[in-house]
Amino acid sequence: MALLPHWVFPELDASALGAARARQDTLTKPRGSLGVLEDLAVALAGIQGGAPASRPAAAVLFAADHPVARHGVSAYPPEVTAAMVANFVRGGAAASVLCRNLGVDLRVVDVGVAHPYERVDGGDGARLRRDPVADDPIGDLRIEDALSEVVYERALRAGAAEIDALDSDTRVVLLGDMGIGNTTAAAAMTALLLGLAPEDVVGAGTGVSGDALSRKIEVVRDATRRAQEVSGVLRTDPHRVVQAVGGKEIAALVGAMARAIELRMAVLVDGFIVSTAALALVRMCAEARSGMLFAHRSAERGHAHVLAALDARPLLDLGMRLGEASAALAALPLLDAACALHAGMATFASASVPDRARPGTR
Ligand SMILES: Cc1cc2ncn([C@H]3O[C@H](COP(=O)(O)O)[C@@H](O)[C@H]3O)c2cc1C
Ligand SMILES: O=C(O)c1cccnc1
Repeated sequence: MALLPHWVFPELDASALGAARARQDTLTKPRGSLGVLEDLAVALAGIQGGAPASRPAAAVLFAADHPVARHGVSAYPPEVTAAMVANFVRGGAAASVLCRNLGVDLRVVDVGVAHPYERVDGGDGARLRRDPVADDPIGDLRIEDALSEVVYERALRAGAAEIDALDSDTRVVLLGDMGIGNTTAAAAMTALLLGLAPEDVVGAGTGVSGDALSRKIEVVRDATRRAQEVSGVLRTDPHRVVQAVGGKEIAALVGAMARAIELRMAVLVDGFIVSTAALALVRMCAEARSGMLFAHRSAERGHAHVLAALDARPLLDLGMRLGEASAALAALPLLDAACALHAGMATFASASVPDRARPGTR
């Protein structure tokens, strides 16, 4: 693949990290007593290369359809993808409400929505852009590669372009997906990347069970066999994995994540779909891992495997299984709290609080 972008990921900023850790230890609390909120502030400092900040934050959703949905792998029809795009713009989706509630800009990029959607102007929801890659062909991953090399590369760039269009002072990027059928694509990617059996990574998605769940497992089995035996995809080639069994929004997520990390914007990873894109990116380039924070443990079956492979400790475990960056948005207030505490607490010196534990205690 000659056209692939060449990413250069920054290392964590050791001096910002050290300064943040040192400041945490001067604040008026027993050392370590704010637990993960301390770790979050320190991690953000290292990623961003300065004082930790949770704002400005931007939510970016990539939407696309999956021909594999024709096999009955989703509890909902493919038309939902287009209808939800309109819903994001009108302001009625979960992601729209959470963004409004948090004062976060929501951007939706159509990278391959197959059905027409109502063009809504003046809604108080998302800004919508249809990327030219949306008109490129996509295959049914059960029987052929989902993306050609060229389409894959264009989808990666569509993702990166959306990050380049954000205000350059954006400090945290919340990424999300919308695409009926995409838990099938993500499960196939996970099976290939981690060498797992389809039944270990296929979950209910929007709510399939019984025969439909068995069918979904068989579709993933067919897809992974085909990718390996016909397309010659190796688990050691994550680009080919995304191309063969991923989708346009998943490729765009990889490109967006990579660009955000290059720009030292912290990436708050959502659920199963976004985490699978994260896993692919880390397998492409291990240095990308340090730019990521993980919002939650999705109820979707395969997510636990992806999180474990990424050595990720997610912030929340709320039984959520929606996508749309909804869990990343639910976790953003924790980043807000971590940064507010880091910046706003008094130090032992400034508040004249004795800063030593009693001898013989910790
Ligand atoms: C109304 C509605 C809103 C959604 N928002 C996110 N998803 C989520 O569900 C889909 C993946 O599940 P599956 O693979 O089972 O189709 C994706 O669109 C994902 O973003 C939704 C699904 C529905 C039905
Ligand atoms: O965790 C996710 O990202 C998810 C789970 C189910 C359906 N859509 C997305």
